Amino acid sequence: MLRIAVPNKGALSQGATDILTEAGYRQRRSSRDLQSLDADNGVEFFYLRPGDIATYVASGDLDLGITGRDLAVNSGAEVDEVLALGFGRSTFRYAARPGDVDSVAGLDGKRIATSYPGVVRRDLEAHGVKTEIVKLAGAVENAIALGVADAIADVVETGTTLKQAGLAVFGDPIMHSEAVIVRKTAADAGQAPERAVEQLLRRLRGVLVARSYVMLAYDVRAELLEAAVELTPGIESPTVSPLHREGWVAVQSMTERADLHRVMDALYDLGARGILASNIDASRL
Ligand SMILES: Nc1ncnc2c1ncn2[C@@H]1O[C@H](COP(=O)(O)OP(=O)(O)OP(=O)(O)O)[C@@H](O)[C@H]1O
Ligand SMILES: O=P(O)(O)OC[C@H]1O[C@H](OP(=O)(O)OP(=O)(O)O)[C@H](O)[C@@H]1O
Ligand SMILES: [Mg+2]
Repeated sequence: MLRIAVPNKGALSQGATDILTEAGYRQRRSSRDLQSLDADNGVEFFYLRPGDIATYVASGDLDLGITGRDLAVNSGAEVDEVLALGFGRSTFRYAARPGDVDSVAGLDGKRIATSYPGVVRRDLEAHGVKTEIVKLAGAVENAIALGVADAIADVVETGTTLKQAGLAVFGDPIMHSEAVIVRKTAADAGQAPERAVEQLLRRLRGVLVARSYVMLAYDVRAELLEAAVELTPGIESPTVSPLHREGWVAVQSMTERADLHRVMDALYDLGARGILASNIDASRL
């Protein structure tokens, strides 16, 4: 039985449940369930606080976990990131009142509030700056107005919270984060059922591909095929089939969703017609 840690609540919880469901795993029925069993797939899920997940995985009690890259680094637990999942994206940044502190060097001798002391300590050490870290559980944007700190370091997604607190970011982003799958560092092959781990990762990669690509199909005159295929090279190579109509071929190719409309316009301008894009429901590459 493969044992997997999943965030029980918070910013990563819904995204984690969605991607596992899309990959064909049965998820818990109620948000209060702390464990659930998918006997058909031989997987047991444990719903845990996202900040604790790397610790459970590093201890070897659980085989894999879904957590945030920033949370995994913050925990200091000995885990490796084995797959980035493309949701729960954020940056981790320093912020202060404009004019108060505007560089990392300027933090020397000051107090900085954060819920991620592990991430902040690592970054301050790299900058050689001595700063007192004030650990708070959340809502750290309030710490400056309330006089507990001179600056903060926190998760920024849209920047709305910082703006409302009258704070401005400074310095480079400390890190870019997203949801990731973590595994114990140097996990020995005998430990987790390796085939089951590989199958789960293959399924999740399949979901990521299905989400980021569409299947593009179009008809084009045979003499324009090379130019058309340059626009739609696909992942391996496009499928080309003859059309009943003399001198024309049909092409099928996987295309990145982000490029879709640019590519469709370019194909049309080239002379391709009957250009259809369809979603991919699942994939194994
Ligand atoms: N808008 C956001 N707010 C908070 N975390 C976010 C956001 N967007 C992405 N994330 C990511 O989600 C993870 C934090 O999740 P969560 O908010 O559940 O943790 P937490 O703040 O420790 O929990 P809680 O807020 O319930 O105390 C981090 O990896 C963070 O980068
Ligand atoms: O850039 P934004 O889109 O405004 O999002 C970032 C904010 O969201 C998170 O808070 P959360 O809701 O997790 O509350 P918390 O501070 O209590 O953890 C994070 O700590 C920031 O405060
Ligand atoms: Mg939070």
